[in-house]
Amino acid sequence: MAPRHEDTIYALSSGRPPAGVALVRISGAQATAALAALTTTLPPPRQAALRTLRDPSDSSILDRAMVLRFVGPASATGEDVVELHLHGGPAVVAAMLRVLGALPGLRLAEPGEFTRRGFDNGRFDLSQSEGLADLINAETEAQRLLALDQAGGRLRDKVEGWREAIIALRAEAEAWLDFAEAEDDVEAGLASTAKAVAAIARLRADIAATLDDAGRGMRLRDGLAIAVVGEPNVGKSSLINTLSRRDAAIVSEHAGTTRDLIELPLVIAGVGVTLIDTAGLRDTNDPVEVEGIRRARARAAQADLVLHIAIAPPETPLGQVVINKIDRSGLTAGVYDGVIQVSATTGAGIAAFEVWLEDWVRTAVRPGEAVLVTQLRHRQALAAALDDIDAAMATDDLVLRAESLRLASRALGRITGTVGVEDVLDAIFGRFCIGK
Ligand SMILES: Nc1nc2c(ncn2[C@@H]2O[C@H](COP(=O)(O)OP(=O)(O)OP(=O)(O)O)[C@@H](O)[C@H]2O)c(=O)[nH]1
Repeated sequence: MAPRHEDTIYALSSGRPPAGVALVRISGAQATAALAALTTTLPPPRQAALRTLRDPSDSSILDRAMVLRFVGPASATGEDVVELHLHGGPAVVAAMLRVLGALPGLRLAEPGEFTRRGFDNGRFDLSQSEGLADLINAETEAQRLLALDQAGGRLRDKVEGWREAIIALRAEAEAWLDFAEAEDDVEAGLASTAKAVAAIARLRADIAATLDDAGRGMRLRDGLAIAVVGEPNVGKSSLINTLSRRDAAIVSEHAGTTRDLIELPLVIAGVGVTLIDTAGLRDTNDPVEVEGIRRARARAAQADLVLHIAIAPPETPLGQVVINKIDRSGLTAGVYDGVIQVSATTGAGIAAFEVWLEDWVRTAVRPGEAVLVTQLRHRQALAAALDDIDAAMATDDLVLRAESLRLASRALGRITGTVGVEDVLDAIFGRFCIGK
């Protein structure tokens, strides 16, 4: 792919002013010239220096700032990069961006364009770019750790290792093809086939094991869903409010108050969790309530955990049973025989309930334990590679085997971005903000 990088780009890379410091980055062939236009002497590369920055059109002072420059390809984008660490006032930043925009060959960067250039210039692969996007968007501890791993290249290293092994196997199949044609040595050909199939089987097992963990990785990244179901008026909304320590779900003594889904994000054991308050599951003719109940059932069916709230043990538990309103029934607070007994009103049993939830999250996703696959895109590519590998193993025909192996290495190449990813690039880099 030919990089389309004639322009030098600039943007505010730090958060919205006012702030203590604002970081403006410039990347491209004109980056050093831009810095030279703003100040009298260029600092040596990679050395922070204090400089007075002036508008070249009238020499008026813009700011006194720390400046840094990097010489490509050893920079974040692979191009020459200049960093201006300005005072973080809105007017300081606005004046600097205005002046930069007036310099020849400079334009404001598009969202994710710095990272895209780093990718195009081979500073990191696509999976690492996605890791960077995830790192910037990480809100929970689990997301942060996953993203750091991915941005650091753990998935890339693994996938590249597989891809190289597949390419070697394919080369072997092709070599045998030539040899067999020339020598007609059936025995040697068969022995080689057996060895190759064993090697492919080992590779397959490794990829399959990684893919097996993909559900956990995706849950760590995207969060877990907990549906809260139960008859009207049992205190579902009250319990959700207690757990989330806010007044998000409407509580009232009228049965059927919650008619639609209310979703509340929470962090449990460092993992993002969405609590879904569902409409009470009762027989009703109210069309709005009927629709609410239908959605509740559908969402509950997809949730990672269903909490079935009741006042007395239900005949058919729909998930983990939580008995509420024990202040009325006189039951003991806590977890007994796998049933959680609480009172949303008095708070009795809530601490034990929270401990139970933390244990459940830890068992479900084992946060902190390594996992490689966190995104559907990666999962699909791995699954496609497995299909191709299976096809390679199923045939004795060396031509077909070599072709299936070629397809498998292509599928893996989509993860790292070495092949056929033009269709996803805009979507991936568009997730970044301007300045990244
Ligand atoms: N005594 C007592 N009352 C409670 C408790 N929890 C909730 N309530 C009351 O029960 C009523 C119903 O509570 P909600 O939280 O709205 O119940 P819900 O299950 O969400 O109800 P729907 O929205 O109709 O499905 C309210 O009046 C609450 O104050 C509890 O632990 N003890």
